[in-house]
Amino acid sequence: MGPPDPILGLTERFKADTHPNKVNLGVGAYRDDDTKPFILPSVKKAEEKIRNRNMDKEYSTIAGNAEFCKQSILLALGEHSNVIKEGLTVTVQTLSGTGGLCVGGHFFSRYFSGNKEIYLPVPTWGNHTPVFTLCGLPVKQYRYYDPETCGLDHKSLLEDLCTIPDKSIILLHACAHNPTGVDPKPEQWKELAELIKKKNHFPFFDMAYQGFATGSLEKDAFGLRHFVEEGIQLALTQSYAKNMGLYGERIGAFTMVCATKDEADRVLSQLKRIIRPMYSNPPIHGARIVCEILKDSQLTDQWMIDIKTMANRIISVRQKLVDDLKKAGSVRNWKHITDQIGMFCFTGLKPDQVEKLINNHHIYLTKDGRISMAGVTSKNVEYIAKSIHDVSK
Ligand SMILES: Cc1ncc(COP(=O)(O)O)c(CN[C@@H](CCC(=O)O)C(=O)O)c1O
Repeated sequence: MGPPDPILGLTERFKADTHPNKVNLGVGAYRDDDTKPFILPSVKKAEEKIRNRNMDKEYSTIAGNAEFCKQSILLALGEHSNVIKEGLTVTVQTLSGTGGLCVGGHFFSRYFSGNKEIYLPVPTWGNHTPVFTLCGLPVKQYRYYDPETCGLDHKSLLEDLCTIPDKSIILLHACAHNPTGVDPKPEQWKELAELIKKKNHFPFFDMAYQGFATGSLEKDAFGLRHFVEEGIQLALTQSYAKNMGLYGERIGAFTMVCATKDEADRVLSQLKRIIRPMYSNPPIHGARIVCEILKDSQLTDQWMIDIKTMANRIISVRQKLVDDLKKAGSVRNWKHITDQIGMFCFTGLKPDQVEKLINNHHIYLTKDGRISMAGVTSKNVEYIAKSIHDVSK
């Protein structure tokens, strides 16, 4: 019998718990202040428009919805991006972010001419290692997070990227690092780009939260866009699970920034040879919703409001949690809860404290002490604070 998934398995435990005060701080899925899933108003309007078109249900193409792919890379790199204008980017629709990582991992495993190992930050999203292992890419690590400061260990990060073999594949979280909520500052992204260029590493950006971290699509894509502007070739996966709330639609994209138009054409041909036997072609509905929103300026404006609604609620509960921890009598420094950004907070709680939160307080979080701030609401924040204080005093 295989072990339950560290993240999705928690949801099953939560669902099976009958305690009236149970709280799910496990899966990174946005909830409103009533802990209900949130269907964005922009998505509802887009679906209404699609419904009224009575569209067919024919197969998509292997590479997916072409307009969706075009809109996705424009969203990521901006409408003035030169690499897009010069035809150096190739984008395929994927089964959300996980699917993009998998397609990209298989591509690197088959065709990368450099050091065929992928370096992941410590810590990283729990599914990164299983995905790349499935792709046949050996996984290595680079230091990223400093538990002493609850911040970025920039010195060690640069040291590691300097000492690993040249032309290695470096996975980078574009924004809202999971699980730490700690991102490089713009100046630190610039230093990273300089070193990666010097070492001829190949960056693989995982952008699962564009817009969700700061509420700004541009700010959240700063590191990615800087790397492209510096002429660094890279790979990118995007997910619309969180920033459009399209979790179950499984809609995402994989992009390779190539050296020439001819290389882009050849890369596309190989990506299609990976996708066809994997799942043949992607689902149509999520792509249509994303196209509807990104092509209609009124819907795009509404989406920006929706993104800010989600981002701002999370920012406000971060402050409430720190305030309530103080009220509960905690004398620990919880400043990192408000310093960190995006969906998650890396609390610093140890596995035994996590187990007490689950078993004694029915509050579910991952073993590494990560909490999904989306599960914190104005109604349960006091209970969560008292419980965290109880296990950490
Ligand atoms: C950094 C990162 N990359 C990719 C993904 C994959 O997202 P897709 O749904 O495939 O687009 C996630 C989702 N991580 C969340 C959601 C639950 C999960 O799949 O683990 C999490 O960490 O709770 C992520 O955090």
